[in-house]
Amino acid sequence: MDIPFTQRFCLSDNGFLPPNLPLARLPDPYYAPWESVISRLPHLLQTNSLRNQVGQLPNLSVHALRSEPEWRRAYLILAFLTHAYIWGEDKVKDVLPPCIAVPLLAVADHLELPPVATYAALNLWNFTTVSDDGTLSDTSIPFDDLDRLRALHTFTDTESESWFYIVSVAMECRAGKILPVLLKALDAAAINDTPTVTAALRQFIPCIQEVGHLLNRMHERCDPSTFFFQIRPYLAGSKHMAAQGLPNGVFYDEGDGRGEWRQLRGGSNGQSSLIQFFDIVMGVEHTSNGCTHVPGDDDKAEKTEKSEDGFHHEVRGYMPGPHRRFLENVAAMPSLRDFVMQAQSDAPTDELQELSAAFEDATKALAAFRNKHLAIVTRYIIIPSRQKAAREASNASDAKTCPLRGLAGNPSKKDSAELLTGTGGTELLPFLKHTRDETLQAGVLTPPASRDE
Ligand code: HEM
Repeated sequence: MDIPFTQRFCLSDNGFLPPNLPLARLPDPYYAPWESVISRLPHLLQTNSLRNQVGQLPNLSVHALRSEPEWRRAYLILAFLTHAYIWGEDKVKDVLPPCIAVPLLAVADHLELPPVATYAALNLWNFTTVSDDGTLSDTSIPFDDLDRLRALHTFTDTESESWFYIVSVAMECRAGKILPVLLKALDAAAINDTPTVTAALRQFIPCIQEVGHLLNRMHERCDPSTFFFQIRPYLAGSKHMAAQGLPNGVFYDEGDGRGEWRQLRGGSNGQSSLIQFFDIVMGVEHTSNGCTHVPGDDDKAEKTEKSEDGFHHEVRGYMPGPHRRFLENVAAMPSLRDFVMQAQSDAPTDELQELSAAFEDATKALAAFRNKHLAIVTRYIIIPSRQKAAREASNASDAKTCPLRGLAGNPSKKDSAELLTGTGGTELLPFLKHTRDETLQAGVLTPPASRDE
């Protein structure tokens, strides 16, 4: 696999991150009004004046965006403003005004992304580096030096939020080094070069362990309560959000009577191309659609659907176009699992045994990464959501003495179960356990015994 192959899909030495630091400001003064609002975003949100400021924005067009980094920065700004506008004050807003909707639709179209805050806006293109003396944008600092990364923008101006975004940046960068190794392994598999495939799998294991170590560092500076109660509400999308006041999604008002209702997932690390790349190379198949089910309707909860309808397939639509096409290209090649299974049918040799052992260990390492992620989700979502449900239940029982509050106050079983969904509306723990088990399943190399035997 040659270097231009990865460049064609906008990959860099940093993997799915850009080769250089994302722009911290749009250079053309024409965009000063956008820069002015985004630079004050947390303050405007704290003072409930963001919608008022957006109301004063001129209708700017995208004609003055010149380079890809500029398009990305424009997307980041408008995606942040969109979520701030929708969720930023007590009452949710279901109409996005033309001054945001029109340019956002144009930049999203250019980048082949949906017009919402995706992982690309929040993480991939939203960071800078800080040197020891406090200088920003120090280009000598590698993007996996977590202690010297900062998010360019947050909703809350909290360290927790910045850390939440940049942990992913460091992980993407650290794993970027293994991308060419795995691509070479796919090439090697095509010409039956078993030692190269085995060596690549052996290299993959410490890499995914290091990435898991970075993921575990989430606990250092991202506080679970701050994440759950302050940050996460801003990341919510407009899909499955009827209970939160968006029964039809959000209307993107394009002015002059034009516009469209849209229902889109919120921003999620699940939109990272990296883990999907590992799955594709390893031949891990995901079948779960992770959909929210109506509590009590357990048949639907158990039901899994074909991967084309599933979560992993759907979120590819939330990745930048070139990254999505990269995954599609890699998925069109036989996976390393296909190669290992094929090799199983040959006479066993030491070389083949080493290959199988390396493959099994690699899938176990990927499953171990998913276990770490499960622990994170439990700490950052499941536990705080249960605390919230318990608090609401106790408020509701207090309210029984008050006939008026009692009418609306009792959180139903449905309400508390819905708290345990992802930002994109996925039913969390069963879904994440399923993805972990599917990873382990890929490492089971014995063909299923025939029924006749
Ligand atoms: C506080 C930190 C984190 C929380 C609370 C969290 C939460 C979640 C949630 C709720 C989902 C379900 C899908 C959805 O609703 O969109 C999910 C999926 C996922 N997350 Fe995270 N996440 C965190 C950090 C990360 C990081 C840093 C990564 C690495 C890039 C990551 C990778 C994934 C992946 C790949 C999925 C898809 C499921 C899978 O393939 O196993 N997450 N996460």
